[in-house]
Amino acid sequence: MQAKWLQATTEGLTKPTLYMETIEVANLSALSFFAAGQASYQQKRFYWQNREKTLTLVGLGHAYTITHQGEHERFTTVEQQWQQLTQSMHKEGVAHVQPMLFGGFTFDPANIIASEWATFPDAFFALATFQFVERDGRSYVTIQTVTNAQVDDKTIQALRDERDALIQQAQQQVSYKKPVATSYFEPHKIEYLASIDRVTDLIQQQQAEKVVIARPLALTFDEAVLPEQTMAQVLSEQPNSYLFGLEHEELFFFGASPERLVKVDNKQAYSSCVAGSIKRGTTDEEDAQLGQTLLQDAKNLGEHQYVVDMIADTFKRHCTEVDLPTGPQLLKIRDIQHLFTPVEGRLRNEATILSLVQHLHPTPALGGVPREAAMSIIREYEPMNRGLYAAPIGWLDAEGNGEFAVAIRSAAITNKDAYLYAGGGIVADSEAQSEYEETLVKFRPMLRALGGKIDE
Ligand SMILES: C=C(O[C@H]1C=CC=C(C(=O)O)[C@@H]1O)C(=O)O
Repeated sequence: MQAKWLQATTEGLTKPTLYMETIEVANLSALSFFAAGQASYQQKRFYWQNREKTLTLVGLGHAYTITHQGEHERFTTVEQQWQQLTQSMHKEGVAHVQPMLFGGFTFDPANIIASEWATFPDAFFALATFQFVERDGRSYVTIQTVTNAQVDDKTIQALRDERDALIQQAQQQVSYKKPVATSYFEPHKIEYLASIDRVTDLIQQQQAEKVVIARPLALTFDEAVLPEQTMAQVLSEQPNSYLFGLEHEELFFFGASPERLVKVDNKQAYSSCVAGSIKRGTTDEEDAQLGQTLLQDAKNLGEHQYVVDMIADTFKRHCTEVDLPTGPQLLKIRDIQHLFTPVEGRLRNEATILSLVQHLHPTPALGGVPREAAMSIIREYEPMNRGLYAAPIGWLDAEGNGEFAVAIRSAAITNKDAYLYAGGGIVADSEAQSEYEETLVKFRPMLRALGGKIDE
């Protein structure tokens, strides 16, 4: 068959050009497609599903990656390289399907603690060779390849054959074994408890107003845990969350987060302030009562307000027509309920989704107030490297649309080890023991997915 992709150009192909070919597919499960990539695309896969379940994105293989090391310019590097790549784009097949770049920015490039995140760049984004998108009930598979030369018939045919083989494999029924953790360990528990007391003192001395302190939990397994096993668990266990999974070399980072950092749809921007927590009740009555307690609790309302003020202020600088409700509502997920305030606005001309990510991250729901003071307290007192935990993870397309979640309720797996992460907002009247207990609740979604013990 004659390749229809050949780009007509008088200048020759000196800069990278993105070629894509999209077909619509029926009856293809996103998880099966992800799992079908296990043999040939291991360590180069990703999975994303939004909270509303109207968009699922899976990537297999890397057609193009954008990485950046260091704090400065990581957002603009991704922005510029992505713009450059998508300026030169050639589409075949279903025309409305967009190339979608997926990845994340680490929480704090200045953190140099040796950890499971040692080889993870401060910005890591990938455009998949095989992109699966399910949007509003319709599914598409796109072949994407980036080249400086013209794509020849043979290359295209090989990619089509590979795509068809992946689809065929994904149509076979597979069941996924639930992982079973064989050991459970709370590293740095004593240091964590001491750090909460210390940070509370610092806040009382007015060195900061709020600081989010986190800690890890470590699990081990007798056999290597496969990413598809964990994704299968979160898909069935966490219906009201963003679900994400990202492979990078030996590490698989995944989670089920309730928190949107920012979404842009046709220049309309949305964020959510999520901070302030209480457990779920065992009966409807108790649950409603706990919710009312949370809505009236001064400490939690104070923690929440820092986030609202900061996100609203950032939106006012980058958007017009900012819409903010007068008070928080409840956001209930399986193990916990939060105070939640949605924020909305219209992007100003120069603003983009990545400029919003840059200015919003870290919100006081994950960093603190004032931001720089809180970050240096975190660096000094938190005995871990957060990597992508509490950091922006998500996607953007070539038209300026996209969505980033805050990667909480998350874990990193390397072979037979898993590290789960959870934290909480510390203010002047925080108590170490109740903060510790709150992290136990926040660990639950990942503990359950990984077959760790939970007291339910
Ligand atoms: C830092 C985490 O949660 C944040 C998001 C929602 C509520 C929070 C809180 O109530 O402290 C935290 O700010 C975490 O889950 O690890």
